Amino acid sequence: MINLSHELAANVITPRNRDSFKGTYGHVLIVGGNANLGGAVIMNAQAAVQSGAGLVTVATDLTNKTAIHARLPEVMVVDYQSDLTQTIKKADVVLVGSGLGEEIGVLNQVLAHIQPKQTLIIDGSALTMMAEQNLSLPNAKVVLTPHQMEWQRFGEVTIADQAREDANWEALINFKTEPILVLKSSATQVYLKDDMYQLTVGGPYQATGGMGDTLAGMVAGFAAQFQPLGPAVLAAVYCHSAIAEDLSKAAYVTLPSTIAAAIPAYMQRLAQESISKDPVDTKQEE
Ligand SMILES: NC(=O)C1=CN([C@@H]2O[C@H](COP(=O)(O)OP(=O)(O)OC[C@H]3O[C@@H](n4cnc5c(N)ncnc54)[C@H](O)[C@@H]3O)[C@@H](O)[C@H]2O)[C@@H](O)CC1
Ligand SMILES: Nc1ncnc2c1ncn2[C@@H]1O[C@H](COP(=O)(O)OP(=O)(O)O)[C@@H](O)[C@H]1O
Ligand SMILES: [Mg+2]
Repeated sequence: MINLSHELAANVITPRNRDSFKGTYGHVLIVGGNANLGGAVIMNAQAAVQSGAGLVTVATDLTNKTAIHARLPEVMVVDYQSDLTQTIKKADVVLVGSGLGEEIGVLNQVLAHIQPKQTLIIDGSALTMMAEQNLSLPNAKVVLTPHQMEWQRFGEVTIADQAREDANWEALINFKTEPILVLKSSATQVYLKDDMYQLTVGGPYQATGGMGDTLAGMVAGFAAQFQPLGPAVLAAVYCHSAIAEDLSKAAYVTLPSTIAAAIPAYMQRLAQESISKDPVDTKQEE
């Protein structure tokens, strides 16, 4: 077990290359938000944009289009019922499931068209539908972001057993494509290759709807611009809760949109640290 540390995130978030453009920082496609749950994709997208993804497209129920554009002019919007296949082709990272409800046809399109070189983050309703329909993971670089109930449904590990690292590894071995697992709770764990990483920042001020949608958007934004994928996911998980912990010094609850708004300043602090630090120091624990 390894603690998710500030150093680990600072090693991922380095200053940007002057000679770069939006294409350098990846194209995120967010697929979710049925007619009642459009807020979920707004929170995904706000987090992905504020994390620095080069381009962000939302494929959603079209009733959400005006609200998304009003909140996030940086984001492109397409109809998930008609424009999904060609939009998936243009993406580096696809995030599916937040607020998707029971739109199984949309989920099936994503699973059928995702390519092995693409990163696929599977969240929320997508995990619940995959469990109900017994769907397999596609051949892609997969990141799963379940909360405890979603992991009980999809990984078939009871919430009580999820405290046991070996029970979660046993469930992960059944998946052929070696997904990264972000198992969210008040003590979030990340399973990556042969290691389990434990989150030690964050707290109950985060217990509000949309907090996971924001995390999923951050994971997508970080995965789009920082390679390799594993450390990018770890850095996103750490920063999401570290920002919340910072905000909680002056706030009883830390709203998802407030966390998202604080991402660029937090990332800039980490990027500045990564230049001022001696390379030997960055390897030491906090
Ligand atoms: N504004 C929005 O549009 C929002 C949309 N949301 C979307 O709504 C869909 C349904 O998600 P829900 O998670 O609400 O519903 P679920 O039915 O998937 O999960 C909630 C159930 O899990 C149980 N549970 C046990 N341990 C838990 C844990 N550690 N964290 C959370 N729940 C735990 C709860 O008691 C509850 O019975 C998802 O697609 C999600 O992305 C939510 O994010 C809320 C906000
Ligand atoms: N008591 C808590 N302490 C720390 N983190 C918490 C706590 N409660 C919730 N969280 C975090 O909030 C997020 C909730 O995710 P999720 O349930 O998927 O939210 P939603 O689907 O509403 O967006 C996770 O990242 C989880 O770790
Ligand atoms: Mg969720």
